[in-house]
Amino acid sequence: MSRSQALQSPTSSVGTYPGMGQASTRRPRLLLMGQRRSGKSSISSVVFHKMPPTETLFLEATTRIQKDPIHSFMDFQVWDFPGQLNFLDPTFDFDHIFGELGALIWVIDAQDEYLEPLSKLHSTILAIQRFYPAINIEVFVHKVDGLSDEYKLDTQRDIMQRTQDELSDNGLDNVQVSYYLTSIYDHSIFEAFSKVIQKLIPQLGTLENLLNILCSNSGIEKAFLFDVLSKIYIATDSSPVDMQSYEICSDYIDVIVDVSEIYGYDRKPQGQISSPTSEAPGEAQQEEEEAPLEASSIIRLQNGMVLYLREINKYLALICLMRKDSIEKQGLVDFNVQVFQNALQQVFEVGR
Ligand SMILES: Nc1nc2c(ncn2[C@@H]2O[C@H](COP(=O)(O)OP(=O)(O)OP(=O)(O)O)[C@@H](O)[C@H]2O)c(=O)[nH]1
Repeated sequence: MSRSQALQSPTSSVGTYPGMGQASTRRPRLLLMGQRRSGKSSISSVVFHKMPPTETLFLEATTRIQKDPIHSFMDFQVWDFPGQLNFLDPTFDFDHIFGELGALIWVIDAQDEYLEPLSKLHSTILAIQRFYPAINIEVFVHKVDGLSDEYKLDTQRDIMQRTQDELSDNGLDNVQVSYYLTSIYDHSIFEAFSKVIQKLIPQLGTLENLLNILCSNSGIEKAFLFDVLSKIYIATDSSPVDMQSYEICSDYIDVIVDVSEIYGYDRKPQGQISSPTSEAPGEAQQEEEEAPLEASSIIRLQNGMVLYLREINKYLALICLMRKDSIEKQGLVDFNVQVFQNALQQVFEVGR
């Protein structure tokens, strides 16, 4: 069984939020563009199809636009463009490519000569800005593994400066372009995608507020709402994200998925999220039979911290990092997480 299939089984048969399904009808589009061999198909395969990074060495060149529908907490599409394609050619249907709200992800190979790809990025921004100003422009300065920290930052700074100069020369000072240092060999590509996707979630502010409230009322130091399949986090509380916390939470998902693959069992699909409080024992038993509880797990780390995971629905998991004295009041944490889960459901129902 493939990893992605397995993800769907043990942790997944709890119902999705109806509102999330509705949001999916908009299907934002992520366009992966950049020079040949810059790593576009590798990024898409590693993030969305769980391909081990070393296997990307055997990927063949993309010859046609690859349209990849991603079904998750929010359905979206990833379009992988062949590097040699000149989509600025007037014969291309510009509206078909850029007409849908989403993000343009421009991948630049930091280990290669980048002036030409950069000038193509500039022409693309100039071409789309006038007609599609709502598209987020995201630049991945990619393949930064193996480069020294100093070189990475210099490259990013140079790319930013050149782009800013070009936009200013063309009177586009206000265009927002975001830059990320990425590699498929570490968590940076997931972190970058998390930020790209978050910008496309209309309810992001509310999700962050809910996570802030959860953290402050439960002694949680950091909380992430993860999309389990891709390991992208769709929201976090407003304390700063440090890479180490993100990595450990992301690795925790792998552990849970691996354990679930071995010891998990198929659960009946569930329309509603179950209530944790049942009064009579008979009632509790009946409820358990009808509606299985969400998966949860706690790991105590050697450094005195605790990792707490709770499955939120078919696609999402909440992962929290807290000190061990906070988990001594586990009943309180469980209760607050349940309240958070119910609030999340309401947020997406309102979105509908
Ligand atoms: N070192 C390193 N190599 C990478 C990284 N990402 C991709 N590669 C390698 O770059 C090469 C090209 O990757 P592809 O994903 O095929 O590139 P592409 O942009 O889709 O290429 P076209 O289909 O020709 O447009 C492969 O050998 C990958 O293993 C990375 O983060 N670091």
